[in-house]
Amino acid sequence: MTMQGPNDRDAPPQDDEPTVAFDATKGDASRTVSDANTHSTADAPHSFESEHVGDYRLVDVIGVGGMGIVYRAEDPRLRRTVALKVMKPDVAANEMARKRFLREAESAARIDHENIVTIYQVGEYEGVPFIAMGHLVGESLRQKLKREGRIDPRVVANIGRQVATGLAAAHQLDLIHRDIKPENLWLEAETGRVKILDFGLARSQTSDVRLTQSGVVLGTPKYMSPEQATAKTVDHRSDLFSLGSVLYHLLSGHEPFGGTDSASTLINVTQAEFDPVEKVCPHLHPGLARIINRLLAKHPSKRPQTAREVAMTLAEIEQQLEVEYQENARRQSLTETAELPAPATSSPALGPVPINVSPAAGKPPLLSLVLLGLGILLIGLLLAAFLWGN
Ligand SMILES: Nc1ncnc2c1ncn2[C@@H]1O[C@H](COP(=O)(O)OP(=O)(O)OP(=O)(O)O)[C@@H](O)[C@H]1O
Repeated sequence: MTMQGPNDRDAPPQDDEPTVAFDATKGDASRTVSDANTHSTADAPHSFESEHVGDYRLVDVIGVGGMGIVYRAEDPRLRRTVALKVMKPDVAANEMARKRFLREAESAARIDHENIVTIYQVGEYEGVPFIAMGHLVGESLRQKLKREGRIDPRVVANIGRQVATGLAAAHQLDLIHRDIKPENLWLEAETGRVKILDFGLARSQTSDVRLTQSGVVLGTPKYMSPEQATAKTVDHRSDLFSLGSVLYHLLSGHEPFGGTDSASTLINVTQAEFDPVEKVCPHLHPGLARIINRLLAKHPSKRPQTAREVAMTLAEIEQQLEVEYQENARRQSLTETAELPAPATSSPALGPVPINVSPAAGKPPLLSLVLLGLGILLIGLLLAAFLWGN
């Protein structure tokens, strides 16, 4: 049986932020490598001879990205479900893109960290490269943003700390991600763990930098660092800028640098000032506001210098926000207990018992006592007159 591509299947709709290639030397946003294929479900189908890619049995399409199609697949030997990213054949025809795809796999496979998706195998099948990786259950931060609009600062500090921890592990191996964005950050459903996905643009800081030196900018404009947007040499601090952009978006519901199209966004990223995060999120923890604003500094030297430092700062803030949250929850529950009505003595169906607010409630009124006294006196007088008459 022939395995069809996403246009023949129920691939989920893709409306996330695309990775583009922007030719900085031409000054336009002409999309090159990945854009022609990004998120389209109308691409030429894969037509493998069977429902297998290598040893993996394809189950269904999870999603379509710029470079490849991600399938849910089964590894029959280990009896586990994997996410199999198979490069689109037309993209594979481009030697540079093929190298980039394989570089993604090789880069990511070197990292063994709980905040980065695990790569099981990298291979080629019928001339098409593929990556078998851990199958994640949960949702991307893009999906969470779509559902919630803005995310609670306590959760944002936690997410930020986890991403920074994963980045620190990658940076230690001289790997830069280059495309940190909500689509590439996954929230695992059961554990709440964040996993960084798609080291598609990652590469060693010391090897092959031709892609950037050619004047072609790779990445996602809305979260891209100014140095990346101007095709300058980037280092690990570029990922920190992108992390700052993502955290800003999670808190405020919008990116720090918007634009009507890729070109205007890139201009804004490089030239415009953003609204400080505390301005768009009043009452924000000052420490959280400070680190996000610092991450978004135009010049890398003005940002926090390492992902480890960012992770440590966010861990402290997370702890403070957690204490504050617990304290508020405790106060709230005390208030609720105090506001609870006294236990009902009659059936609640009868409605609330009217409360007597008179201060003399329960005591005989003075006027009644006087009248009673006068009555007794009158009876006494009448009785005396009667006895005297007889
Ligand atoms: N390991 C995984 N487990 C579960 N789902 C995954 C996994 N990797 C990717 N996906 C899903 O497949 C979709 C496509 O992923 P892919 O990395 O190819 O593209 P992208 O990041 O959305 O776009 P681009 O490559 O253009 O940046 C993702 O949006 C995600 O929903």
